[in-house]
Amino acid sequence: MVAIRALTKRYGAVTAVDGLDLEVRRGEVFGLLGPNGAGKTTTLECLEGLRTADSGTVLVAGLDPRRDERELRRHLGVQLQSTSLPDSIRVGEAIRLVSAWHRVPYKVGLVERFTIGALMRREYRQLSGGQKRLVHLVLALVGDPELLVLDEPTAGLDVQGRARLHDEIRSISEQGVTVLLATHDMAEAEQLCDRIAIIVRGRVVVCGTPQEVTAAGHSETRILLRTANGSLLPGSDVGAAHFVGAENGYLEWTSREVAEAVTEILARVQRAGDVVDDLRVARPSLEQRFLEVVTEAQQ
Ligand SMILES: Nc1ncnc2c1ncn2[C@@H]1O[C@H](COP(=O)(O)OP(=O)(O)OP(=O)(O)O)[C@@H](O)[C@H]1O
Repeated sequence: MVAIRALTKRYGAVTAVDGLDLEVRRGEVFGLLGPNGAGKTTTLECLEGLRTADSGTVLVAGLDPRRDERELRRHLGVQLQSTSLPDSIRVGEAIRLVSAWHRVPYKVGLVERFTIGALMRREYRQLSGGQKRLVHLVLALVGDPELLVLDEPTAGLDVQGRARLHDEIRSISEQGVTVLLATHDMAEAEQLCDRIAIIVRGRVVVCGTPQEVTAAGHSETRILLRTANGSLLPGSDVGAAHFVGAENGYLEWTSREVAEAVTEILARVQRAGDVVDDLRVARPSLEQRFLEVVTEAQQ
């Protein structure tokens, strides 16, 4: 759906995107992660046709966003920034306007599906942050896009608003729409994305499923155990589990072979005639891996 090769974009002396390669497959939810100023928005703007690359190629559904702008309109749905709509425009007017721009009829079904009927006569400025995001999503879907591009879709939303938007994005994806989103929210990337790319200084430094990216890190899984009788003496490695320490009644190990390590620990507990009181397995998080990757790439 998206093929970007050696994309470079400069703003004066600043190289925002520096030879970036990226491929987004049809039907997937793809997440762009990266620190502030890494070049995520610039990359999205190049594929939306809003910016011209200095070099490299960008293809969206086989089209060049600058050359084939009109044709691309039929394939692409872009979520507006909050400053893109005039304050006094009514939600219904905005939907009509965007429908006319796409040359498609006003879609009552879309309004019903997102249950925003009550907002139709409200002015944009009267909407809450969550309502604005929802309206932006509806506007991005008006043209029935094959590719939906979202830049930080849930930034600043409360837990409920974020969960609602996640559900909507999942259901959009289930209907076959490819979703490309930029986010700073690691949990969002883990929960929503089939694949992610971490961008640092205008380049993709890591790409894969969230599980692959996390598993490739240096961190090991933590295993914490509390038993009824405290039968396992502190200080011992158990099979594939490396003993770390004891705290608040818990023994802690780290391991890369989690299933093997836990099985061995539980077998020891049983042999000692003890009973498991609590067992916690904390896998390395995407956030930990993200920090590792960004720190390494910035050195
Ligand atoms: N219009 C512009 N004029 C000049 N420099 C810009 C412009 N837009 C972005 N930049 C610079 O380009 C670099 C990349 O910015 P970009 O907005 O693409 O990053 P980002 O990854 O989206 O960042 P954030 O996570 O903070 O939104 C930054 O150094 C930024 O200051």
